[in-house]
Amino acid sequence: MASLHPLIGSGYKGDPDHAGGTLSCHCADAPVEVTLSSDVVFNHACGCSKCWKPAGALFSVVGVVPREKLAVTANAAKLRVVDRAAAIQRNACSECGVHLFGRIEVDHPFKGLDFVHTELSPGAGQDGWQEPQFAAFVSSIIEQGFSPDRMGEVRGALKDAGLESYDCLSPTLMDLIATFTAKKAGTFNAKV
Ligand SMILES: N[C@@H](CCC(=O)N[C@@H](CSCO)C(=O)NCC(=O)O)C(=O)O
Ligand SMILES: [Zn+2]
Ligand SMILES: [Zn+2]
Repeated sequence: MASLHPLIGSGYKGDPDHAGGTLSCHCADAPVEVTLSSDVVFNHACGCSKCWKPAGALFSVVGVVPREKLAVTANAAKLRVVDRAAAIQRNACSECGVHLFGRIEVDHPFKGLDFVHTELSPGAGQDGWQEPQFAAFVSSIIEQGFSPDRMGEVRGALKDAGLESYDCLSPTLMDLIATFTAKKAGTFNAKV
């Protein structure tokens, strides 16, 4: 089977006191660098077609930080938004294609959070950053050509790595999304 992701199944555990650090794109010359002044939360494997994945991996690993905790600290001129129509505006390096951060500018439950990939750190994501907590959008890998017949194998490997599989986001995140939607609709806690 293709690799799930280098950060999945390695047994790595993050440092709960991790204070952040730098993430850099893959350019040998003038890499784009972002500096995070906090650890990520909700770090997760994502099988969706939009999140950046390292070569050969079936999943991305992506977490969030408050946007005010992220600063572009080198070569910002190389950044381009991948898809302006998407809720998450993924800022990628125009030379190597790596996504440095995804920002939400529209009204959205996760507005104010930036999506980042800790494996872009000097220690490839194993230098204190929160380890992946769950696997999201697992069935989405089928949309990218993976055989549906082999999904048992993938979900089994995720389970062996300690990750629960979901075909959307985790229950906690889905509850946050539904709470946001109910508040907008005026139905929040209407029937306790
Ligand atoms: N089957 C689709 C799913 C794409 C999708 O909805 N992705 C989620 C999760 S990304 C990180 O967890 C999402 O919120 N996307 C919003 C966006 O990308 O703007 C597919 O695979 O493409
Ligand atoms: Zn680059
Ligand atoms: Zn995704």
